[in-house]
Amino acid sequence: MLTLLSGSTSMAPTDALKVAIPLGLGLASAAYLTIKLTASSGFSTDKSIPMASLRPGETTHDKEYFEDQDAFLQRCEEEYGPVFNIHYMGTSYTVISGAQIREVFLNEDFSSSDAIEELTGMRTFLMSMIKSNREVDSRVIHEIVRDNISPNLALFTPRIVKELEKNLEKELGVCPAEEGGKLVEKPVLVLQEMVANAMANVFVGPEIAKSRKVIDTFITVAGDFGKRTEINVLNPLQVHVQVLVDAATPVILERRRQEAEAIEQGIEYQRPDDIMQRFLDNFDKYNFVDLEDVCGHLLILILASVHTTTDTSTNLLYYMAAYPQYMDKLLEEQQQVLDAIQQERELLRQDLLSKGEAIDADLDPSHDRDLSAAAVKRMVHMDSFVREVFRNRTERLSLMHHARKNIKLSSGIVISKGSDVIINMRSAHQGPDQGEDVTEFQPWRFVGKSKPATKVGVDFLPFGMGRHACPGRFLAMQELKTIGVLMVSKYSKIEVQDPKKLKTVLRSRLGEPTATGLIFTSRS
Ligand code: HEM
Repeated sequence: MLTLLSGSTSMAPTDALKVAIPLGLGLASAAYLTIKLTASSGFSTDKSIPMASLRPGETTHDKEYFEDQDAFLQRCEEEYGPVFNIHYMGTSYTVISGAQIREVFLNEDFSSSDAIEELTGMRTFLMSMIKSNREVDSRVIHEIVRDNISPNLALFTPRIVKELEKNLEKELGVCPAEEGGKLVEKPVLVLQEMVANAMANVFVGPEIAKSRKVIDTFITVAGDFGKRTEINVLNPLQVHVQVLVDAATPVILERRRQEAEAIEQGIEYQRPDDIMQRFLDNFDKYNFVDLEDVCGHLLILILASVHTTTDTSTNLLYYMAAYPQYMDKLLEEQQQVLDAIQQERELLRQDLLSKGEAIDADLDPSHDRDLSAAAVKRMVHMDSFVREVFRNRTERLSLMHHARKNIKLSSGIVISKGSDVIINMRSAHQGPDQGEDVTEFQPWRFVGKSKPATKVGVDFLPFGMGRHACPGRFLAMQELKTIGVLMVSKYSKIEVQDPKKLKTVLRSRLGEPTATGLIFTSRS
């Protein structure tokens, strides 16, 4: 088997500082630009917790960790067991590994939000965008995603697919084999157009998503999140809120006019299906104050979703380039699933016809091979491929939590009030639950194991777990798998511009610029 991932990757700690925090944030994925290096409270004061030894002449573990994350954590686990203290990224943490990780995620006295606030001071900045739901532990954003987005994926999927496909065509298009394919030095730019347009169509609807200013907001808000130091001068997030307000106002007025007209004529008003409309329809339920507040909440959703999904889908393409031998299987699966669905629909049509019943528009043959949510769900090899990308790529130390009380773990170790813990992802993602050869990339590792990439647990933590587990993961996975499917069906080859840089790119961290481009070749 290939072992591209088992070696070390090197990155200077200062570079790493810019990118290491985001996976722990979820909500604020671009804080890599914003880290405030004030020391946080540090590790637990329980004297039974061992301190990891430092290499001669070094005062923190940063260098050893960044030289080879897996080797460092393996050494510590072997020498000290599952819980140990380290000096990392300008602060100190108690590292939690193995089974006790669950105890962190399932205990509300461990707060990831407090840990991030302590490190970056970004809660205030985030709160500056909204007027309601500003309580520290508010669940409103979580509930909004859980109740409005995830259950309606089947409804949103056609427009997601349309936007992904349209923007792929526009940004990348045909890459003729006879011209040696097309080199794209920054594939992230292609993916950000695809993801931003798809998300915009779901969040604010097609009329507002037509505005280039709005799409630019979807793309740039995560980066601008880093400019929070200017909060008192010109808050860049407020500028983005205003862009949304300006674009939304005429559309909302027109929708109101149409609704009033429908009522007057006694016909049913066809409610637009986007998240903004749902916000307006549930204005009181979500305690919104005004349109600015609605747009502020939309901006938080944009912050949580666009950058994370763009970054992960970009990384997915590099894995596809690194492991071309699996592309045929992914294409074959796609064709088999679509063939099967086409046949099933044909049988349904024949059955209806034999009973003399009408065939409704949903069953029209022109939709037989659509990449519907149901079709994408059946693509279990693609799902496993994406899950394996996450398993391999996810930052090894991530998802820090602040202890709000003294908390005794099942091992008897006490995490003292005010201290910070950080999760050892290596122990989770390379543990015994993962099967064999855990340091290798095995894309079909999860096929037939009832472990779709949306299923979080102590063996799979890129979306966190427990009460705060990412509620947007169903949408994210729908988009990631669809992007994978489109790539496989449209391009026969994806190659890395500079193969020497491949190993570094595969283990790049969220938000980190990729060190080399990709060459795409269209299918003939
Ligand atoms: C590849 C894409 C994504 C990744 C890797 C990701 C990752 C995460 C992580 C690690 C968390 C923190 C979980 C925890 O604290 O235990 C989180 C939280 C969150 N994510 Fe995502 N996310 C992604 C996409 C999305 C999308 C598309 C949305 C919205 C549609 C979203 C909305 C949220 C929200 C609202 C939270 C806060 C949940 C809470 O605190 O209760 N995310 N995400």
